[in-house]
Amino acid sequence: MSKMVPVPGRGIVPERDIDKSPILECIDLGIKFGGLAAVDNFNLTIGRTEIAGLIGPNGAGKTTVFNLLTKVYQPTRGTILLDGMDTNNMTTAQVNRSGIARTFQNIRLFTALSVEDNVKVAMNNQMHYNMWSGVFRLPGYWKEEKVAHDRAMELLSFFDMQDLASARAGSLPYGAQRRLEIVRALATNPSLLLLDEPAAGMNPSETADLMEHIRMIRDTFNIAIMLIEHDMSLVMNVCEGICVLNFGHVIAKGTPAEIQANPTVIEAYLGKKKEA
Ligand SMILES: Nc1ncnc2c1ncn2[C@@H]1O[C@H](COP(=O)(O)OP(=O)(O)OP(=O)(O)O)[C@@H](O)[C@H]1O
Repeated sequence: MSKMVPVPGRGIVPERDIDKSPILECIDLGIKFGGLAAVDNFNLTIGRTEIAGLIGPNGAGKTTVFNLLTKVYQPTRGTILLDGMDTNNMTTAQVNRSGIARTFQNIRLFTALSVEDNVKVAMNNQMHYNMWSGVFRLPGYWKEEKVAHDRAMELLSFFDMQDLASARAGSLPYGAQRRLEIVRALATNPSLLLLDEPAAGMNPSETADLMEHIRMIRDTFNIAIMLIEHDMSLVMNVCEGICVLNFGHVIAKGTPAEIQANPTVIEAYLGKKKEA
């Protein structure tokens, strides 16, 4: 794990990313639902190949941050810079094409489609054949199909899932469906991968395997990963920088060791001790 180093005015990033511009900068980001500030004054910088964690008690605003980054919600205030580019007027699809992919807390696969087709659907934004090539199955179509098939198999093999390519996605065991969601997100060629509770519902050996894969994804694809997770062993083991939210506010940022020793974080999770 690379040492985290401070960047003036930007927080901390891994030392190996110090000379590269950050992949993500959130500046004074906020959103209100009615009177409730679900996220307020959110500032965060993520290094180009950082594995970052976003944690906090239930209802703290973590998924709302992901929804802001992916433009499911438009922020009430603040700025999101993706690779230095302001995403202010972008749609979810545009943000995805610009480099952000995500998985969801509740799995959202096309359960009736095959495993391979789930991955290929995600590659759609990279297909170039025109409608007529598709309708009449012209050579251009078959060429792109072959490229898509090869790429899908390559991505599936990353999780050792190539033999499941023709299985119906809905028939896979739960852990495999979660892995397929990650493969599908990778198929869009992201530079920032957002994982919302990737270990939810996994058994300990699946979680350990996932930890390895999260590091492998970063090393193989050279991308940044930001994850929301309640499993603290996963967070503390794989994340380099951690941001803690409580009631929509950032209450701490730091390395796993700093976060674990931070009294404000401990209080947010365990509740304030009553005075004797
Ligand atoms: N579309 C919405 N309309 C109104 N309130 C919302 C909406 N989305 C989220 N909220 C509220 O914003 C707050 C933050 O919710 P969010 O789902 O982001 O929390 P979370 O940290 O992801 O929680 P959990 O760990 O339980 O998933 C909550 O009070 C929630 O009720």
